[in-house]
Amino acid sequence: MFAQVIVDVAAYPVDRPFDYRIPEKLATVVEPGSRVKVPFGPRHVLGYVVGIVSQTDVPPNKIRAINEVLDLEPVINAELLQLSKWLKHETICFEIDALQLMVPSALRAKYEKVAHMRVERPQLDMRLQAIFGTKQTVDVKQFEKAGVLHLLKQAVTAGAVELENIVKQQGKVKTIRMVKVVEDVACLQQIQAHIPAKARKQIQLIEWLIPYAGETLTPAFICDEADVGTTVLHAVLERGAGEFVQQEVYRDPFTKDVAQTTNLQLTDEQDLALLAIQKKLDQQVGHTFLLHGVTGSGKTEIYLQAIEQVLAQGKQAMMLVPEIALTPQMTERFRSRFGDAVAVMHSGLSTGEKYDEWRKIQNGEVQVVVGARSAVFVPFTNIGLIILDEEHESTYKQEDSPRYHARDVAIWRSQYHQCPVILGSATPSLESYARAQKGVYTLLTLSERAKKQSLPAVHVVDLRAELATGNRSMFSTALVEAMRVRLEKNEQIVLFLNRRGYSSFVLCRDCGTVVQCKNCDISLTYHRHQENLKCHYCGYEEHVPSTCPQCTSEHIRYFGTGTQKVEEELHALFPEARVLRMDVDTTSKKGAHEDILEAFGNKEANILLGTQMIAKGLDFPDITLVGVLSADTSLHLPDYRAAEKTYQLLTQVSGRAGRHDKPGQVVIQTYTPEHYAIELAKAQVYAPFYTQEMANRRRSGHPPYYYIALVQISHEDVMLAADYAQQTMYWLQARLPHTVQLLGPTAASISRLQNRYRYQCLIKYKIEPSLIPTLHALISHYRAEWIKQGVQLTIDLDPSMI
Ligand SMILES: Nc1ncnc2c1ncn2[C@@H]1O[C@H](COP(=O)(O)OP(=O)(O)OP(=O)(O)O)[C@@H](O)[C@H]1O
Ligand SMILES: [Zn+2]
Ligand SMILES: [Zn+2]
Repeated sequence: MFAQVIVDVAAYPVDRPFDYRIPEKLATVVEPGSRVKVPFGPRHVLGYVVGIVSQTDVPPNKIRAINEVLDLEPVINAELLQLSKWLKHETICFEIDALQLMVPSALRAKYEKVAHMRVERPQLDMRLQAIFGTKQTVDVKQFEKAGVLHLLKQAVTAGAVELENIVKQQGKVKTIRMVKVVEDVACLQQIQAHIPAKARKQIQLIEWLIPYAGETLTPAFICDEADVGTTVLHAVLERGAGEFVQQEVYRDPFTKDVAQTTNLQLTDEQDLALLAIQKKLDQQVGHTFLLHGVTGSGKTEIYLQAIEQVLAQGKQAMMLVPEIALTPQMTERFRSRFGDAVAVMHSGLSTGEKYDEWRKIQNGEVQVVVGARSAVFVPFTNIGLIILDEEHESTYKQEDSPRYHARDVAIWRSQYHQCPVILGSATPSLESYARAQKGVYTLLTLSERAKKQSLPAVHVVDLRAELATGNRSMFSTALVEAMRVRLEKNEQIVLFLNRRGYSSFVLCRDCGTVVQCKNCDISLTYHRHQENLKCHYCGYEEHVPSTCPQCTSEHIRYFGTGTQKVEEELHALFPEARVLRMDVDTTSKKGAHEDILEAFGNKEANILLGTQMIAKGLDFPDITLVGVLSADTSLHLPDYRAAEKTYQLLTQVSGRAGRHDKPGQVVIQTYTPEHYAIELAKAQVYAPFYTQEMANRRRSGHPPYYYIALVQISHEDVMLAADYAQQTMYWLQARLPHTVQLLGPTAASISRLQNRYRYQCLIKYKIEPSLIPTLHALISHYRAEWIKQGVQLTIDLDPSMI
């Protein structure tokens, strides 16, 4: 028998299965989905078995055998093997990269280079001898640390030392030492009879152990409860009353206990939505719902009650949330309802914790997973429901290969398992809402907040007018006044600094104008070095104007502020206010998010100042004011989704105010109050925004009317990068039908990254079955030459940022 193995080497020439002979003794162990160690060229690498066949084209004298199987049970099941094939095809990635998504990082290969001594010790250089010590084999890192790599290399050339790559089996299972008491009570009694009377404590311990015959207990428990010391325990075990055993345990990612909660009485709207979902749960069909509920409408309660039914059917449920900022509050709500049936999966966990959560899922010990994007791949085998909360969030799209969208994967799995998917949001993505309009998804609507509270009152402050009155600070008079009132009443304030991505633009502070591309409907990006403005869609560029093209003001300049600067100004304004800052700087430490939110929840601060991280998910009763320092930043991103993202952000962050009993207020500061995204976020209505934005997309030929694919070429040499991008463009032009539009090549929005120049071509198309095959063909046509020339290519179908 032969195993088809995808090896752990991400490169085009090896992106296919290789055949290996399965040695006799492993015949029953190797299965599709097993990890194996195989020889590959001169090395050993890890690989995944993707198939077992009885014949191979590899000649008998060439075929090599599997060295080792790393798992007794396959780590990737049949469904996930099929899913990785689909990902490879749809997202155009290496199969190995797709397979790696299916296992926790602890099970991915780690390689270690070791040096073997091949001669008698005295024949080696003294310094090498010192490092080998008494050992024959030593990690190469030791030589590196000692600064003698050059000596090691000489020894290797001379044949005195041999180097080897070792595949490290990671995924350490945590064990603890336990005591297993013998099963036979008579045996215990016999031991007791033989203990000398003066060893009173030992007799006492045996007495205590008798009711526990056959059980496994922790040493601490025994010593505490039986009131004996460890020496007594050891003595009794020596006499044969039991033995020490190692028992596997899970690392516990939960630091707090949570109180149990029960179902809330649903509102009529919640009830209707839940009924529709329950109907599909009963029918057991793959079906997608879009749950559009205003902020604070109680979407989570619907998720919880739907999951309850899934569990009652004996099935499993997946709850995806966009990022870790959301997870602590969210997991708590889930654990308070489903207790130990819940596993969590997010980037805040250690490798070991992630591995343990994954094993609980693999072993069928939990039925609910709450997790970020990658949790969409958990190895549940009987899925009853998949939920994507905040479905519009761009973090659901992975930016590196495999460039998948969790929504697509969720829907694929729902088809496989014939179960419903719920996409939930207060501000659905245009794509999803359009699908719901067409009837591809079923739309469920919650138009009111759960406790019938009104949505907060929103005030828009025109920063141009503010400037005209001589106020040059980041805080408008209205915002300062609103904050003063909250601080007096000891209510809480959320201040949101809208900073997204790396982009910057040039804005006129008098009239709010941001220079746009003449060809595309997007803002031009400011490049400090050349002092010019560029369009990353079509390549148009111009010099930074010295006066505003609209109003001829000279107050036209680069725009952007950091949270730190805001904090300083805040202290100057309100020296007595306690401020918590939440941004990338203050949250880099593990658990920092959680700590900041907890402190704010405990009212240890009056003001929470932060970036995108604080826009969603917060549910605190005392937040009555939300201030948006500048709505413009995201509005002028060089991105066709800029207006949509701004609308979503403003609506989400506004939704943090007044969720409970106290009414909320929102102050949005902007240089462009007349922009529809801001006006409609102020009005807090979705449908008009959708209509207007769809009209714009149709006019400018952007998604969801067209699909977009992005082909990026990079090289250290700027001319070569441009040349190859041009070549790629010609090649595609010659093969794709005329209905497909090709734009570019242009410099990418980050035109140079890690010393590589990046050029891109944009492909716009309707439905084009030939596109993916053509892109695959492009790769096979050029790959040999590209590898030789050091060209790198990435393809992103449906890029979230261009
Ligand atoms: N039927 C109900 N009766 C009473 N309170 C409810 C009900 N449903 C939800 N709530 C409460 O209303 C508040 C808002 O609910 P939830 O956080 O689920 O809203 P959401 O729709 O997810 O909001 P967002 O999109 O803004 O995060 C919560 O405090 C929740 O406990
Ligand atoms: Zn102007
Ligand atoms: Zn343009």
